[in-house]
Amino acid sequence: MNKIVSIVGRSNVGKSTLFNRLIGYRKSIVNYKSGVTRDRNYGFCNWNGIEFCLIDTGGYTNKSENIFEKKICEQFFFALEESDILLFLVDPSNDILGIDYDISKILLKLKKIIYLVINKIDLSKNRYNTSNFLKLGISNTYCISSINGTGTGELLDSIVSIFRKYDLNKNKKKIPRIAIVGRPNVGKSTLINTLLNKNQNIVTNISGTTRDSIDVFYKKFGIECILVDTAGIRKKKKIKENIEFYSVMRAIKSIQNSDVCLLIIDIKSGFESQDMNIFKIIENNNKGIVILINKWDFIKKNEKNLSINYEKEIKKKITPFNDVPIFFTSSFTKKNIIKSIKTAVKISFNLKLKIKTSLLNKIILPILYKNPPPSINGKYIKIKYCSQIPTYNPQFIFFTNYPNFIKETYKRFIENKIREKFNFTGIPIKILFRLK
Ligand SMILES: Nc1nc2c(ncn2[C@@H]2O[C@H](COP(=O)(O)OP(=O)(O)OP(=O)(O)O)[C@@H](O)[C@H]2O)c(=O)[nH]1
Ligand SMILES: Nc1nc2c(ncn2[C@@H]2O[C@H](COP(=O)(O)OP(=O)(O)OP(=O)(O)O)[C@@H](O)[C@H]2O)c(=O)[nH]1
Repeated sequence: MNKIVSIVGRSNVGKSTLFNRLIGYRKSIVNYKSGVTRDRNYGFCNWNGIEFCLIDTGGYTNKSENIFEKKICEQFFFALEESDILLFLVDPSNDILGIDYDISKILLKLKKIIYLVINKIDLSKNRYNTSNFLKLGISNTYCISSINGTGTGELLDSIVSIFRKYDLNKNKKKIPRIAIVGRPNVGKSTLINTLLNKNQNIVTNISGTTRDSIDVFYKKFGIECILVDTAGIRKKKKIKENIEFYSVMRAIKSIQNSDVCLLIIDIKSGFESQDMNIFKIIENNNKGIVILINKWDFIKKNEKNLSINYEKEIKKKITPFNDVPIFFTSSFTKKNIIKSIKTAVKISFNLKLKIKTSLLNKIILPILYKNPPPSINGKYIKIKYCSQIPTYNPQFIFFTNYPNFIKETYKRFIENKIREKFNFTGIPIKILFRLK
């Protein structure tokens, strides 16, 4: 399970509106004309501490005469395949149309978890027209209004309850899962081949090389882990269209299936916005990160001091979460390859690090007493005590008299102090404030 949810439905049923409501901000363009959601939209939804990826699959059409519609169709099927849960959105303002039956047939074949989501129930006439939709053959039904939010809380509760069950089972497994992620052509497959010492994957210099998904057990040099690499790319002809979309989908899948990610950057192109997107996805999913600047063998001997500036530049870009190990690697010369994997495994153990409340308070509170948060409107803010909560990744709660008055800069100050005193390198941590 990868925690991917897709919203599916014909044009104009309210997919973008629902997407925007669940994501919490207006990312996609909504228009009263149908077919306005031009391209795949994906974003992250966090409900009661569980984060999942949400995809708006765009207006599915069964008439794919033009290239634009064909492209949407391809991405539609790709998104369905990658998803764990499908929200089939329908609009009771109209009767069930042929295309609704077509979509339900496609979905039922996929053997995924399907929710029939009846939208626009804020319109009174629609409330009496919902039972009709049971004809589509999907019994798991929710009635919602994407415009005013009615019923969306129950829908989200149900989605995250499925993911929560999955997390509980997953946490029982002990072997660290290391994902190899990065933009197309940065050297992910070559790195895996180098580690495994065989030509299991097909490697070419064409972006988006076709190959199968691999999830292999790795045991060498005292390291034990599972290497996660999810190929989301099956047919080359699909790839030409929107390579970044497929590669991001593939990255999301691998990230969610892992504990720690090796984020591969190509030294020739540097750390670009797409790398930053992947970095953020890893961070938002609370996974550990190690950055590999790959293809170091391209660098000539007289340029080798370049690494210092390179590292500085990346740390600046990823600030505030810049306590991340960075290695300069080459799959060709094997430079730093084993070191990177060893570090990733170490980080996976630190992800589970639980600091005793007594120790945490003993070390952190004196620092905060010395450097209290600035008072606001004459109100003196006091941090009384803190504790680490038992979550998948490290999260710390600080109890205070004015939780809402604490600024982002102070939060960051606390995070830095925790990082200074305990080893959370490469791991996203969360600082929360509660009233006491
Ligand atoms: N009354 C009501 N109108 C809604 C609701 N949800 C969406 N709409 C309206 O329905 C229209 C279509 O909404 P969109 O979100 O663009 O629909 P879509 O399914 O993404 O459409 P395509 O981009 O064509 O695929 C817009 O005018 C929305 O304001 C709802 O819950 N209630
Ligand atoms: N010089 C150099 N080239 C490398 C290195 N690692 C990979 N390459 C080359 O980079 C190209 C892409 O490598 P792949 O391993 O297929 O990259 P990928 O990230 O798996 O690519 P996609 O399948 O498109 O996502 C190939 O031509 C490799 O030979 C390296 O360490 N040094």
